[in-house]
Amino acid sequence: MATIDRAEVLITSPGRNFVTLRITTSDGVVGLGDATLNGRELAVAAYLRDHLVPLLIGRDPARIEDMWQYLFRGAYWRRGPVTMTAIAAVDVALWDIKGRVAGLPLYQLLGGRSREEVLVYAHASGSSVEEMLDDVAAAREAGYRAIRVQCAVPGSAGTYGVKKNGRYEPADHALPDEQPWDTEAYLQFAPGYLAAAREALGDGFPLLHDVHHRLAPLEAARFGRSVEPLHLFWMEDPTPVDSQDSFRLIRQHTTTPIAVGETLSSIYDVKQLITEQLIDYVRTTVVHAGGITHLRRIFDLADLYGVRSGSHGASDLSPVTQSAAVHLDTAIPNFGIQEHMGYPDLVAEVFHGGATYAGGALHPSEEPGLGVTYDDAAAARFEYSPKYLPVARRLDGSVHDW
Ligand SMILES: O=NC(=O)[C@@H](O)[C@H](O)[C@H](O)CO
Ligand SMILES: [Co+2]
Repeated sequence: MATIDRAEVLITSPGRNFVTLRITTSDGVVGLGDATLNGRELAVAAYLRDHLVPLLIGRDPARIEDMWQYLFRGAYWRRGPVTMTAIAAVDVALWDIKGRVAGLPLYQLLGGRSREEVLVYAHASGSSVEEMLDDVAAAREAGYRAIRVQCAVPGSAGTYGVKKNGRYEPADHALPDEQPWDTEAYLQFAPGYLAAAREALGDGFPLLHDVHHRLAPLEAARFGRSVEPLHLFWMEDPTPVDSQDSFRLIRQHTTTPIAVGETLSSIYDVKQLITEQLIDYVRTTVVHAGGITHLRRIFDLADLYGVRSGSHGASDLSPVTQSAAVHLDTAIPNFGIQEHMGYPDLVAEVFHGGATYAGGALHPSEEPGLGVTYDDAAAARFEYSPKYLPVARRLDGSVHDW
């Protein structure tokens, strides 16, 4: 029986920071797992290097479920994004190894193909409505068949989701950038620019919007109702999800579909949202929600309640996660849509292979396992430096949800 011989925590920064776990078996088979937690990367790197790697050496890489239970229950201190991202990295690396040993692309081990393609949505944004509409047109030109639209709100300088020089990278400061936020200005302004985007795209085109945790529950209900005539594909994170109850209030007032989950890391964090049908799409991801083993449990629970997947897929989730996500998206019955932002050009120098983009969809690699390889020589050229996500403050100076 092969055993886990080596487990390396690899940190690199090709245009942005990534943490990767590489597991090598006694047979020389290599598996990769993404361990990137934007703005808190080194916490996961330390959890892996100092606490999990010593437990992995000598264990059987084929026992994926047993490893997951061992790491989840054996920690005693359960759940949370750091723990679940570290467990995810081990889990995905072991699934990668299993695929390589079997000589099969991962989706074949997850039940085989349920769909011909994985529909993705692009980001379009602007510091003005005109700029946003140009970006919407560019996304359509690039073949995207679903588009998320964000626009700067006058008076809120750092509005969430607005690209700078053609890319959106929120973790771009050595210390948190403090950005002003004016909820009433957003509630007055956003429905108008979303209506302009709907006008440009025409009815029926999947139009998404990320509220990004900014509204109180009743404000979110008001927002959802104000955009109802636009038939959004979804409004995302309309209110902070610390209290899942909040979504009952929103649900009572609006039929605008709701997507939640990118900040959540276990089935327990989404259980009420799913079983009370408070959401329509669950956005939990392979890298932050315990890996493939746990995420497929979340999607199976969601399927019982008519909730579909809509996984987070920002560029701070590495190509390892993107590949694993597309393998899972290809196989599950209740796939909804997959976020796709693409990566800075330098990323392809470190991460080779994985899912490919074509015609508004992502396609899984047909190579064994995930189909991703990691180039150490290239990675060594990109020095890590801490980068923080912004902090939002209301106009009175108090901290708000970013
Ligand atoms: O829907 N996508 C998002 O909300 C992302 O842009 C998140 O703010 C970043 O991934 C945080 O690192
Ligand atoms: Co989001």
